[in-house]
Amino acid sequence: MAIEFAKYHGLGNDFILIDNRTSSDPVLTPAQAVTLCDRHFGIGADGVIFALPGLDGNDYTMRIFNSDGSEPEMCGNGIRCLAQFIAELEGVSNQERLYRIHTLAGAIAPKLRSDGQITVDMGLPRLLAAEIPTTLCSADEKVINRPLQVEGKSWDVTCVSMGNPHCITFVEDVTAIPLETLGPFFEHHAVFPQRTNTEFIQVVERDYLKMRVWERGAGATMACGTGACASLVAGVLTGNCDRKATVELPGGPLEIEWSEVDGRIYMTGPAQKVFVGKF
Ligand SMILES: N[C@@H](CCC[C@H](N)C(=O)O)C(=O)O
Repeated sequence: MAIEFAKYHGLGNDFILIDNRTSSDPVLTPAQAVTLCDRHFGIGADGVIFALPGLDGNDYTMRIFNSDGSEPEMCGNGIRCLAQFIAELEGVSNQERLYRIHTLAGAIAPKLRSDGQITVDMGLPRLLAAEIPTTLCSADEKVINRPLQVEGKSWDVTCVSMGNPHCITFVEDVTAIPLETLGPFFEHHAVFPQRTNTEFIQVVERDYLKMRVWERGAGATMACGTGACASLVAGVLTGNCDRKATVELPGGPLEIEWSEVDGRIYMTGPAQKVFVGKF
C-alpha cells in the first residue's frame, strides 16, 4: 500500500505529515516512524504527525511520534504545520481560519492568519512538580531556580509543562553549551521519570531571548515551540524577562506571550510545506 505524505517544517523543526482522517489510529507504527525519520535511510524528520478525526468535539486530533518512536503529548511547531496541512487538505489555505485540535495535552487552538503566520493558543502552563513530572521537589511545589547536578556541575533549573515536560536553565552564552554531550544527561536524569526536553536560554534583552534545545526523543533540533513557551514562562517566574518576548532559535524567531488577561500562552510563527511524496 502506498501512503502519501507531505513534508513540513516550522523554523527547521521538520515533520512528515500524514492524512489519517479516515481512521482513529495512526496508520504507522512507532517503529515505522523511526525508519521514516532517519536522515540517511528514510525521508528525514524530527517526527511524524498524523491528522486524525476530531475527538471531544474538536475539529481534528493530532498524534505525533518523535524520531525515536516515543509519543509526546504536544508539539508547538508541529501543530502549526498540522493547521497548514489541514487547511490545504480542506482547500482553504490563504484564508483566516481557527481550528480546535485534540491532543494528549488537551485542546489546542491554532489560528491561520491573513499574513501567513499562525498564532496558537497553547493553553495554560503547568508548574507543579507532579505536573512536569519531576521528583526534584515535593509534588505540590513549583520548581523555580532549583539546583540540579548534571555532569559534575550544578545548574539552576526551572521546570514547566506545556503538556510535555521542559527543564529550563539560564546561561551567559548559549553558543558555549556542548548540547550534544550535555543534552542526553538532562533528558535521562533520574529526577525526570518521563524524561525531559531541555532549553538553554540566554537573556539578551527582557523581550529577546536566545534559545538552544535538546528535545526528548529527537535530540538537538532547530526549534521547539513548546520549549519556547515554557522558556518564556520560566523567564517570567525567575524575573529574567517580560511576559511578551521574541525567542530566537537556531531556525528563526517565535513570538511568545503569556497573557495577563487569561493566563494562557500564545505562540506566533510560520509553517512551511517543503515537498510531498509517497512511500
Ligand atoms: N518540537 C516540538 C516538541 C516535540 C515533542 C518533544 N520532543 C517531546 O518529546 O516532548 C515543539 O515544537 O514543541
